Amino acid sequence: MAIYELVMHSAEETMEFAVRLSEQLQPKDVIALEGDLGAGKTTFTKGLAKGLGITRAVSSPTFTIVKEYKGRLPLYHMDVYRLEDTFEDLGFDEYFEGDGVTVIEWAHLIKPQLPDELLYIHLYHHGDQERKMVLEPIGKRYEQLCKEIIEG
Ligand SMILES: Nc1ncnc2c1ncn2[C@@H]1O[C@H](COP(=O)(O)OP(=O)(O)OP(=O)(O)O)[C@@H](O)[C@H]1O
Repeated sequence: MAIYELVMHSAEETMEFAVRLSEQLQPKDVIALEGDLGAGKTTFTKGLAKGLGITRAVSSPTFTIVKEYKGRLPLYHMDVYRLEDTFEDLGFDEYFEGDGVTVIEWAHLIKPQLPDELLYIHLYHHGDQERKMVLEPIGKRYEQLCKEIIEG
């Protein structure tokens, strides 16, 4: 199983990478975003939104768990950090199996509810302006997706 490690040298580079990824995304794709505070999860999601042609400003869905944006494909942006009961079934499947792309921040908190196949993206602080990005594709679809983006 391939794992890819990349260095993003600036917030712009992280955004641009997300734009490039967004161009390959299809309905029902699921991305689990992990990273400490300030690691760049929101920056990355803004890039995805931009690439999906979403013009509304994207902010973390702190009080709503899920925010939905309309674009070339809908984007379902979830932040499950403040879920009180992470085992409660809030109907996440409807998003995962819907017409759009799902991005989940703090996804490990709802691990039992995640789909079997998805793309994990971990962001790590790596100096002031740098972030280490680790891509871990689970399943053939996501392995292929990473190959296309990284190896061209
Ligand atoms: N290489 C980089 N990639 C992404 N962001 C970077 C990078 N270098 C610096 N930054 C800055 O780090 C900050 C990342 O903040 P962001 O809100 O995206 O993080 P977050 O993971 O969503 O944090 P939180 O969990 O607190 O919402 C931004 O101010 C961004 O400009």
